[in-house]
Amino acid sequence: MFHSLCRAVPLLLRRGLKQTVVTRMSMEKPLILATALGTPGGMYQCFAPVIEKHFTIISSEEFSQNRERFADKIRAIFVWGGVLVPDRDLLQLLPNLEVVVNGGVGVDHLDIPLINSFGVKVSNTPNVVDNATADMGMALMLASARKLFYGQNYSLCHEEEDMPESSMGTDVSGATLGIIGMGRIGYKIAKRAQGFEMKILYHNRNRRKEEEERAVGARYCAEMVELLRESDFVMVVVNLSPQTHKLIGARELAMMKPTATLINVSRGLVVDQDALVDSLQRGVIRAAALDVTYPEPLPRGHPLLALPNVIALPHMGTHTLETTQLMIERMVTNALAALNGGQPPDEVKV
Ligand SMILES: O=C(O)[C@H](O)CO
Repeated sequence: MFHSLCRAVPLLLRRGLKQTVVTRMSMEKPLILATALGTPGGMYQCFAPVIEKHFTIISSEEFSQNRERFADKIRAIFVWGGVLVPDRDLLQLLPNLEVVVNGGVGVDHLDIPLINSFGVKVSNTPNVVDNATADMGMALMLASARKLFYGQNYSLCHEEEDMPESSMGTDVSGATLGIIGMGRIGYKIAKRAQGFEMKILYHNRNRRKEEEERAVGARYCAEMVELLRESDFVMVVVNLSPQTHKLIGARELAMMKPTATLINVSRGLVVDQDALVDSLQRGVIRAAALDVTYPEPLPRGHPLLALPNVIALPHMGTHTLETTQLMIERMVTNALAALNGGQPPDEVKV
């Protein structure tokens, strides 16, 4: 399905997306405000037809050019990460807004009490993101441990030189993985790590049931320090909240083994980035592999990008065609439920 959608992109582009707003509005489908969908070349544009089955999309660009025309017609906002986050000004402007549907499970960028205070519901897309995010955690661990990017770079640029001793990786199989945050995604990471014959430790607010621990061979660490001291790879998978803000700082990094690697697939702000730079520069830990940072992407010249023992991605945990398709379908389901007067199946309440 998504392949055929993506094949439709050139056609959409040929139409020049001059497909006027008037034409789209005349379809008499509820109007939703979404970014990256109505824009030629926008990342999610090939998925626009999934949404357009039920809604008329207005892009944030179109909206900003003609706010008066659309403001009272918009009934839902589709939000991706930190883009188009509804603040008080936007909420005040949209009297008929009923729901903010977020693509992704993390809603730390949304002020839910504020949005709810306007009588507007909020939903996210749990479950459908779990596999892709868990895969990303494993990919980062393997890429860092086995120095994949070094190898790629060597193939591209250093064909004549011998590979130095520092090009040696470290084994993942049989090593100890410490998972901080054993929710759905953390548990899926544990399942995958079991296939690599890893010893698995985890730290979580709530201990998992004994049979769940046994199924993946995981040992609970009531104190995070125990996990930090024993793990070869520390994988951070918690939600960002006031309790987890800079959960991993200089103190925690200093507790890790000098041969250990920090992997973060949650949110950048869970790790104190300055402390991480310092620890990596001083060899307090071996390496870091980050899907998430602050900001995203890191600006050119950021000290993390200068370190050979760092992988820093611009937040790509769910960035696959299949998972994005599932997320968008789920966003549509949530929006339809809200606009039909019901409760979105993935409504987020605080
Ligand atoms: O929150 C999530 O599910 C991912 O980080 C995508 O934003």
